[in-house]
Amino acid sequence: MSEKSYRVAILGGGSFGTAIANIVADNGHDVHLWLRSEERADEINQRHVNETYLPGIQLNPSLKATTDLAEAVQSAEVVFMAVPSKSCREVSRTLAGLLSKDCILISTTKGIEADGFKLMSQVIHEEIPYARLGVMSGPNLAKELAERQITATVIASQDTNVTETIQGLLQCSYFRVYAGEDIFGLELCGALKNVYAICSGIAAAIGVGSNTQSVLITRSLAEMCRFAVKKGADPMTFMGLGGVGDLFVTCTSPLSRNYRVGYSLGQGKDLDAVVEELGQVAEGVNTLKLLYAQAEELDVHMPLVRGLYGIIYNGQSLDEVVSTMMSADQTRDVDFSLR
Ligand SMILES: NC(=O)C1=CN([C@@H]2O[C@H](COP(=O)(O)OP(=O)(O)OC[C@H]3O[C@@H](n4cnc5c(N)ncnc54)[C@H](O)[C@@H]3O)[C@@H](O)[C@H]2O)C=CC1
Ligand SMILES: O=C(CO)COP(=O)(O)O
Repeated sequence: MSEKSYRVAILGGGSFGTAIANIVADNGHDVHLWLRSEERADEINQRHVNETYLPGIQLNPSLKATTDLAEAVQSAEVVFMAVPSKSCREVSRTLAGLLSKDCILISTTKGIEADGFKLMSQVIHEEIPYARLGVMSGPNLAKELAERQITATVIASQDTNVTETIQGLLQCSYFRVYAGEDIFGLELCGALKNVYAICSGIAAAIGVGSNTQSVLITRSLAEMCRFAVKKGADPMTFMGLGGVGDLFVTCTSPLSRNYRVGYSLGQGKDLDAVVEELGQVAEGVNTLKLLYAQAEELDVHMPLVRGLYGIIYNGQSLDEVVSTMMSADQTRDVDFSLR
């Protein structure tokens, strides 16, 4: 744990931004959470709760919320970005003029920008080329983190001072932070697993057995790795907490918004209505479209992505998709070997 007290800003006052801000505040640092709603900022500052996104959780009273981005990042030594992917570029652009040169900037966003299939560290780098960047990803459901239930995450950066600083900043009795260098692979894990969580939610809703769930998760990992290799990422990153770890939790927990979208679809509900009702971001819905297009363009075999896309966007029935998958040519179990 870090002995130095850092000045930290968290951008995005939704479930994850608030959960991370709370850990850093628990660890004794000076934390400013930036959000857009005056009402929610007042609620956090006065009652120390964020009832919309983390109902029933008492936040650390030292956590300060503000709607003023410049105030939030003033003298910040570390900034965490926790806005949805659709807002990452806009927020980064505004941030560019405000951030000091030696500030560490960590992306926690698990999504992809449509134009150019860019991951968030790429978007941030384009907008703030001088930023000392890192990416954080792992099995980190916001509600469980805020409840202080034990979990761990991965911080990836090319700069060991960045990974060590974040490890020291976040480590506590219920949170461990493992280091890595593969920014691109880690980010890809976080974005892709959301799509498979939708598949798993559908499967749960129709009441599949445990064998089926296991096959679904394992073949999801195979697809993710195949795609990663085609994109030049290291498939071994997918064996870690950011890969298997996050895939497992998101594909099995009803706390996952992507899983919940899938579950509702499996109950026969309409996608737009489900997303509207959720009221929080489920990145997998957008990622599915981008991933499907990339898989077609790069000719990567991704039957689960193709099947889910067929159900959601081409009006295919679940029975039809399952039947096509089950009668397809039988291929190899594991595509890669280290030998
Ligand atoms: N909730 C979770 O368990 C985890 C979420 N993440 C990722 O973190 C990112 C954020 O997700 P959540 O906090 O869960 O979403 P959320 O839906 O709970 O909250 C998103 C927040 O961002 C704000 N926002 C949207 N556009 C904005 C903009 N242009 N400027 C400023 N604020 C804006 C919204 O008002 C809302 O407060 C996503 O990419 C998600 O995949 C990562 C790990 C865990
Ligand atoms: O990424 C997450 C947990 O690690 C949260 O997943 P959802 O966005 O599906 O809730």
